[in-house]
Amino acid sequence: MLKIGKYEFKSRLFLGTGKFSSLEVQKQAVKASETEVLTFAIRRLDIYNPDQPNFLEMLDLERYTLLPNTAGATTVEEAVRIARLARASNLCDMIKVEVIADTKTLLPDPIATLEATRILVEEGFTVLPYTSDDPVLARKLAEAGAHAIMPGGSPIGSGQGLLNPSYLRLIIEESPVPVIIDAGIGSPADVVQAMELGADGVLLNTAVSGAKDPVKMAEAMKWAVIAGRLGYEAGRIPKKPYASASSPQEGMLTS
Ligand SMILES: CC(=O)[C@@H](O)[C@H](O)COP(=O)(O)O
Repeated sequence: MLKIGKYEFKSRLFLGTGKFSSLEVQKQAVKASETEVLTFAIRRLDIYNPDQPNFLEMLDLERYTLLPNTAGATTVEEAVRIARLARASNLCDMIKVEVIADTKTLLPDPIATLEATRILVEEGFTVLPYTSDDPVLARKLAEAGAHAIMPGGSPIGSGQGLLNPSYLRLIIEESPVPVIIDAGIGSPADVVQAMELGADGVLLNTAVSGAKDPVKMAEAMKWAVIAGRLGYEAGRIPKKPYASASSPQEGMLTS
């Protein structure tokens, strides 16, 4: 069971809801993933055109915990304002803090992320900051009261997988709160790698929405999370420089 603040989840796969070719494909992919947590940008909700089809209306919201995110925010003030708007709209008090530093890399602004986290924790939100793979920053976010840490594997939407597994491992080893690897996942193999490192979960979007068959990929991601977690819990064998026979040698007849 994954526990984040007062929330508990069986599934360790968090799914983003952007960039699907249609609401129907998105709905089927969400179902196939068996995720329990859906994230979406508050800014994407078109409050000025309530007649437009809205992905939230397509889903059985009883089955999912919504994780609104502050995507699009570039300052502390914007992120805090978006989070308050989400809570005031009764969406959820859990918020993914995303304060982006620049449009080319979409990397998070570390200082603004830390500051926004402090403010939102103080205001009683369940706070999940999207952060870089810096172990020092991750420690400071946890000290600030973040309920989970979400370091990026690689830039959002890049599909490059885990660029710095060593630092991600450090974050995971040290973190007193769950670590969810967020962004840059390209394939189920990346998910397995993240989970085998000991991540408590993964958040992904583009790898599913941009796949040739998003529904099939959503299911593949579900199994990758499960396989990676089982592998982590089972404990992999150490890597050795030389071969060692798989069958016992003792008692073998020699001529
Ligand atoms: C949906 C969301 O929150 C994204 O900003 C997230 O970081 C996922 O990134 P990928 O699209 O690279 O999986």
